[in-house]
Amino acid sequence: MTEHAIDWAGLRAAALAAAENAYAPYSGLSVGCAALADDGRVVTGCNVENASYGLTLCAECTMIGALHASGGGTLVAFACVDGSGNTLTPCGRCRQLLFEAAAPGLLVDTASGARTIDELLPDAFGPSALPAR
Ligand SMILES: O=c1ccn([C@H]2C[C@H](O)[C@@H](CO)O2)c(=O)[nH]1
Ligand SMILES: [Zn+2]
Repeated sequence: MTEHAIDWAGLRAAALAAAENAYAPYSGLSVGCAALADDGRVVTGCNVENASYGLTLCAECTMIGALHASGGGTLVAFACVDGSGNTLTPCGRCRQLLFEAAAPGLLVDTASGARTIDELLPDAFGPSALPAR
């Protein structure tokens, strides 16, 4: 799929709608994200905080759960926004989560344009580093 075929405005809108469902009483930062899967469906996530702060789930984490719960697949394009619609780029842990679910060349929306997952997480640790079993 070529970049011009990706409906970035639609992905950002889906991410913003997901941010409405964020549970972020501790940080006050609502986050929503959305990704286009290789079969054309759009999966979304929102951050879910916890009174035990370190247990917080980033929006990307719940989105990856939704990807698998709705049938799996790989991700072609990804966008993340705060509750005001400002573009956010994923934290380090979420880059790793996205890497494992990425279709080749996964595009990630950033404030400076779309970047590939390989640009955002160069020399990534991944499944190929594990011993054969
Ligand atoms: O990539 C990120 C980075 C942060 N957050 C959330 C976690 C926490 O609830 C809030 C503040 O860090 O933002 C995400 O959802 N995704
Ligand atoms: Zn994160």
